[in-house]
Amino acid sequence: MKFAKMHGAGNDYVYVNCFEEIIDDPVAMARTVSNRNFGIGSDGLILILPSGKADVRMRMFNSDGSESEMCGNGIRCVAKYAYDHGIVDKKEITAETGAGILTLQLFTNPDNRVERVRVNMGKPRLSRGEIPMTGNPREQVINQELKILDRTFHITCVSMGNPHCIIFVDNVDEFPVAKYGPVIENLDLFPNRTNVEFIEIISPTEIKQRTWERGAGETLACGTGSSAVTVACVLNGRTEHRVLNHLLGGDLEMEWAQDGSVYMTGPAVQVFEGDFDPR
Ligand SMILES: N[C@@H](CCC[C@H](N)C(=O)O)C(=O)O
Repeated sequence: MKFAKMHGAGNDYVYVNCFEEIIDDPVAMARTVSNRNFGIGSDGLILILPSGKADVRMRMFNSDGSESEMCGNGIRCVAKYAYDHGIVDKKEITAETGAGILTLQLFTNPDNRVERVRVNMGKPRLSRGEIPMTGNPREQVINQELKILDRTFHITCVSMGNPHCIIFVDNVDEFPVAKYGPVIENLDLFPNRTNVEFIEIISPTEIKQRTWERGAGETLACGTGSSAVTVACVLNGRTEHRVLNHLLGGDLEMEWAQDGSVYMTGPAVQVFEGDFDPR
């Protein structure tokens, strides 16, 4: 199986061009390739597929094999792969995802390789029913108390096609993400589990994020998470609509725009290509 190893702000995946390759069991393949000791090593597996509705289609699998509706850092790398490998030959493309069809704008370097991508991540979904969360399906969860283990947090929950639970903390560098992240991920409150974002506000235009990802653990960045966080920051009166988000693996430029959509701009990097033959 030919693959490319790519990352967006350090959120790394194995990408397979399914215009050419066939993967019979992507769940098992995601677990195998993601293993950092016995596989290629990644946060998961992303398939780049033909689409009847858009220029390309993305399917993404976390390192535990679970499939997610959407991956923000992944979709930027899908766009880079598609342009750099000649699947598309234009700089504004569409991509079909589990969260709908998204539009992406590609920015190239002097060698005509994609370096940065701006993605219209779509409109946030705020009701419990859409996230999904248990309770009244029409209610929104903004700054609601959540008691777990030895702490009381205030959570805001947003879906960007996939679920996110956002918590503001004073010092994100020192926050024990691995202690609280998995407990929140697996609460009965979230029937499909959830991603968990821990956020420190630096100023009305700058924030810092660490992420506990559903199905993958702590990662260096999360694009859908960053989009959900941008919305949560505004809803809680913490920032303006446009913020620079510093994640462990790099920065993302975020905007919750007047048209109701969230826009994310960030890097897309190919690290290497290879052949995988698990014998
Ligand atoms: N890292 C991704 C999100 C990947 C999927 C997530 N773990 C989930 O299960 O929803 C991003 O950049 O958005």
